[in-house]
Amino acid sequence: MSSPPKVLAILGAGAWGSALAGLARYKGHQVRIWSPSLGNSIEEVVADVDLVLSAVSMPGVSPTSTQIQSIKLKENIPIVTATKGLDTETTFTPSQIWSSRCSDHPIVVLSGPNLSKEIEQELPATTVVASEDINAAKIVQQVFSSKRFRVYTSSDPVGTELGGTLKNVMAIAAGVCDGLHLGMNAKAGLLTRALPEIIRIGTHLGGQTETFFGLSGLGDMLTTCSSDLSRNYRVGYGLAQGKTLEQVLSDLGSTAEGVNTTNVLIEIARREQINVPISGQVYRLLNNQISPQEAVEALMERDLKPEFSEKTIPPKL
Ligand SMILES: NC(=O)C1=CN([C@@H]2O[C@H](COP(=O)(O)OP(=O)(O)OC[C@H]3O[C@@H](n4cnc5c(N)ncnc54)[C@H](O)[C@@H]3O)[C@@H](O)[C@H]2O)C=CC1
Ligand SMILES: O=C(CO)COP(=O)(O)O
Repeated sequence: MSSPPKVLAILGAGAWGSALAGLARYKGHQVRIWSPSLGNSIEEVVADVDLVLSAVSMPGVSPTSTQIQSIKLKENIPIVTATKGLDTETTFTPSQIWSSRCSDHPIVVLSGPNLSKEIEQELPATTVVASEDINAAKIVQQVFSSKRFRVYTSSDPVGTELGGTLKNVMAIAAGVCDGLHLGMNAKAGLLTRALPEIIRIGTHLGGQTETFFGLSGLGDMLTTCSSDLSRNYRVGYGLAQGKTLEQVLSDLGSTAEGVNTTNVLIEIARREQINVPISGQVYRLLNNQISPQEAVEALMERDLKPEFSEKTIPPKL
């Protein structure tokens, strides 16, 4: 069963907004794109649309949702958020910000292993659409599902977006690991230990454990930590080659959310007393407190402990 063509507004004309616009057009939907760089009117773009999707980077979420809050959208249409980041001011996730501004509309998170360059190349990919309003998630599933893009639903929006957000920190660590040529044993060790760290933070912040084992968690971590198409991975790789963060970001010329996410995450971890060894070393590295080699040594020389304990992973598992 396929949904009849709809009119979509996509906010954000960057790599991800453009790739999602391509997927929607492939399904026969009409797509209007808004971005500050296009200089068009957001009111005109969202007028009478059937769905609004935000793919702005994290600094754009608060100002864009504030603008949408003051515009009368069609009643009850879903607002989809595809941003992977944490807000510097409030430490909130994008869906929490959208929910606080647009409470009359169901908020749906779209997140998964979705490198935009591969999607632009029309390679097959999977994703998750998650909402407390499962009917809204099903509508979004119908809108984007195609033979190129398989979309699953979930009722855990916060867990779904935290998987995609927190793996960006681990992608920086994975880039360091590969940039230092530490080998596959080290990489497997890093990624395997990264998952319980993501789960520890993600469940503390309200996500469900099982969500982090799915496409938006483990799936996105595997993609992002193994591909040099990932900007966050390239940040870590560049730092391992001895470049400064400024140099790496200027070479990138595009968004690497993991840098800001690491800083916000460490603020949360300190406030909430969450143990985040890998993210802690990424934070020190990004903030010029240690070298990549020292970060590796610090992780290898931590206090010895059992692999699994109640603190490592929630006891339900
Ligand atoms: N590129 C990718 O492969 C994927 C990216 N994402 C996420 O999507 C988000 C956007 O990523 P990209 O499109 O790759 O980044 P990008 O750097 O290519 O584009 C960012 C977009 O955000 C807009 N923006 C930035 N600040 C703004 C502000 N203050 N007000 C309004 N708009 C603003 C820019 O105009 C631009 O359209 C990020 O959170 C990223 O983690 C998620 C999945 C895949
Ligand atoms: O989220 C992504 C893939 O799912 C994109 O990763 P980067 O932002 O690191 O390029």
